[in-house]
Amino acid sequence: MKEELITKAYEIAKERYAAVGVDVDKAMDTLQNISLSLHCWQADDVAGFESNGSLTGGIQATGNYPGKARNIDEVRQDVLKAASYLPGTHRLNLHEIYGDFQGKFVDRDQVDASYFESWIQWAAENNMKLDFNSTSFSHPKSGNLSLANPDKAIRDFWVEHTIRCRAIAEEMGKRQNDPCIMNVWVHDGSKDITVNRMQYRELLKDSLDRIFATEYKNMKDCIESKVFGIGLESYTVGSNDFYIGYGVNRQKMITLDMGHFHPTESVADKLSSLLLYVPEIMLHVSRPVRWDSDHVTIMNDETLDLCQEIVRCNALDRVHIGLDFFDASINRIGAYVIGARATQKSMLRALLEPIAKLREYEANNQLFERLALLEEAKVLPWNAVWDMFCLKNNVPVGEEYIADIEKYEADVTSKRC
Ligand SMILES: C[C@H](O)[C@H](O)[C@@H](O)C(=O)CO
Ligand SMILES: [Mn+2]
Repeated sequence: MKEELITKAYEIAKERYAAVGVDVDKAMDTLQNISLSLHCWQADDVAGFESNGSLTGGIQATGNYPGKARNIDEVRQDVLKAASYLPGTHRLNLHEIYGDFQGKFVDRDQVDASYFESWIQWAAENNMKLDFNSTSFSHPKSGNLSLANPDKAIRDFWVEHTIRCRAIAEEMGKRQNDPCIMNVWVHDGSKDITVNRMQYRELLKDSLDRIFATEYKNMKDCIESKVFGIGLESYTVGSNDFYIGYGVNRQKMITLDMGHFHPTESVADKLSSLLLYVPEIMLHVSRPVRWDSDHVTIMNDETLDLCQEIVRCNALDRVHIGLDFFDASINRIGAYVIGARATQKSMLRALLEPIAKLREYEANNQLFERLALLEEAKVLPWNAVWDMFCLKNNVPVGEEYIADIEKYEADVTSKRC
């Protein structure tokens, strides 16, 4: 019966969209091939498996909701559980501190691909491809400066770490027969006024050049800027200008994190400019609330605008969509599912936009008509297409997953102490 209703609503939606020149089946086929890169760190509040030290580097996971994953098996179990509620096939984005260290302390300048062998196998078994991140935070040598540290020994330590991470990403990419995207984000900055802005940026540039000296075939680099970290409010070495300059000059992928810009800046607006100058873009889809708070992504204007711009720029093959939020105040599997499905819904809405008609109006200077259709497009029955997409993919339709996640909490995560 439910299936019948979903099908009926879908058929009506199909006709309605056809009237404005949109092919819903084509939109669903396109969405089927868009993989999100799920961030492993939502499962355990960015703790990782290295030590029990606290989270540093100007980032914070706030909240104390019970049941977070405590070890590699639990992270894997929770990620698979979350992925089971998502239509399509998705990737997993690992941070270096999530290596399979088997209880041994492996310092960051000693890590190698052997500590990720079980991840590579697990990912293949579960039809997930891997992405990767070096980790410069939550370590005794993190301090306020890592790759931009004037102390050569500390700087060399982090250069070595990041070089090793690239080799790990290369191995992941080779084994999965698809490039592993490796993100470099460092927290480097200053709490108070610095009189050495230039010096730190020169050092960061030099460190990056050393790190990227080796050319690889199976991994791709991306570099992520930020406005400021907590405790590092006055200056960020890796600012947006710094990384755009570096990325354009060295043809590296730029990572745009939605929480890493001034609150009134539009991240969506940046895509069309950057795509003219860098080969590809990585997104960290997030929801900043007043600051880079990493709230769970929802289908708000920012997420919709971003997805619309990817589609309007015809850049689905050049923009990679990663998630980056870590809310420790609600059920963590639920957080994954809400954020990932919100991103997919936004992408579907973008794919269903009557873009040909809108562009025709714009070309003819029919500006009332353009604005009217933009408004009316907001209430076209995209949700009927989404329900059909979920049904086809054999994942819960609508709010059905809520009870299921509650059950997983009762049976599994609530038993973790
Ligand atoms: C844990 C990640 O590296 C981190 O979220 C980074 O991508 C970031 O956005 C820091 O604010
Ligand atoms: Mn990020």
